[in-house]
Amino acid sequence: MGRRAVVIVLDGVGVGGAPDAAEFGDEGANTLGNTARAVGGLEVPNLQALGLGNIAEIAGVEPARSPRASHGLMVELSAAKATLVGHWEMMGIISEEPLPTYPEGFPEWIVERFERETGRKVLGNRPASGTQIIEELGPEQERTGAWIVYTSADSVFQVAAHTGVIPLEELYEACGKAHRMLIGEGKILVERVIARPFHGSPGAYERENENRHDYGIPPPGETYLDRIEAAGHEVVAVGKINDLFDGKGITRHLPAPPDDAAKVDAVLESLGSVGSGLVFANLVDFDAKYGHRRDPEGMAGNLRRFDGRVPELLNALTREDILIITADHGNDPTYRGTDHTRERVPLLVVGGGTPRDLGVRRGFADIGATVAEWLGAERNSLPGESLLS
Ligand SMILES: O=P(O)(O)O[C@H]1O[C@H](CO)[C@@H](O)[C@H]1O
Ligand SMILES: [Mn+2]
Ligand SMILES: [Mn+2]
Repeated sequence: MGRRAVVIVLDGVGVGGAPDAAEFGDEGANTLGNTARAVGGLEVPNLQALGLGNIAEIAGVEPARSPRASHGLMVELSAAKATLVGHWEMMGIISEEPLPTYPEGFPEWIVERFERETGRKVLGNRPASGTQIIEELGPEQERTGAWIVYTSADSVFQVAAHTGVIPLEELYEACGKAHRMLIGEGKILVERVIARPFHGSPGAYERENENRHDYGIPPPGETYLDRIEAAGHEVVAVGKINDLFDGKGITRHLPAPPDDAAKVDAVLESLGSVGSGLVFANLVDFDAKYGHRRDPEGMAGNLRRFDGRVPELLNALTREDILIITADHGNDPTYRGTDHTRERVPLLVVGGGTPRDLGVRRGFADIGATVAEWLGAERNSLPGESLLS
């Protein structure tokens, strides 16, 4: 067996302290710190042993005397606090220009064209929380068969549809049309189109997270994923990673299992079969189920559950493997609003040398650089410095 690297992104699990937080209206946001405070201390003994408490003050998480992982923080260079941009930066693409957002909703021409091309009217058309807007407009959708279209502080065109009213296939087809109009015609008007199916009855609607589908933009240039693939390795994507890179540089995609626990299962399973290469996983529940829902108890619970899986992950590693645990942005469940928050992110690196303090890294691309170095893939011209001593 050759060398392998595992990168696990805890979606939205920032640690506060971004130097430019105020520019994003996010002063004081700190997902781990504020969650810990809100619940009277986190219970994450395994992450603590890796050194999570050594990188920031987190209630309940003492600094470890000799942390098992190299540990530090990363400051994002890209001008956005978004999932796609954060993952791209990890793999070597820095986005200097933010993608357009729609705080007043989408312009009329977009709405009209979407209505014309899909044959259904549009409800909503404003920034909203996905669970709130379906509660509000679901009954009207059930009556009229119109789409629920909404956005957020991110550059996203989201279409929610009750699957008892609009068949899933029709929702996907409509999102494909939106994707062509907003991304596929040369001008990038959104970062992603997202299909948001749900079912149930008023007051008790449930989102079908396993049927959510994201239609993104291909990365504008080569990434570390391409370099790793070109070096003859496998690149296994778990969860939404494949969508974020539009399949580029990915050799195997494990379609999004239902929840974070199942995604950790998928990582463990793939470690049983990958000969050499990268396993790149995104655990989205932190963000979608707890961060955006402003649910600190839920966030703390998911951290505890992930922590409980850390020993299995460590046991699955050989001396030829490294494991990196990090995040793509913040999503402080105690903060105002329901959107992402500009924060630094944690960085824990297991394997690849004696554990050390990695300090504060400029940019997320050190992850891609590290993985590329570990796997002997080409690095030149891509940003980032290897974290390996
Ligand atoms: O509120 P929900 O529908 O979960 O949407 C959230 O998920 C989107 C993409 O991950 C974010 O931009 C935010 O709008
Ligand atoms: Mn994210
Ligand atoms: Mn999100």
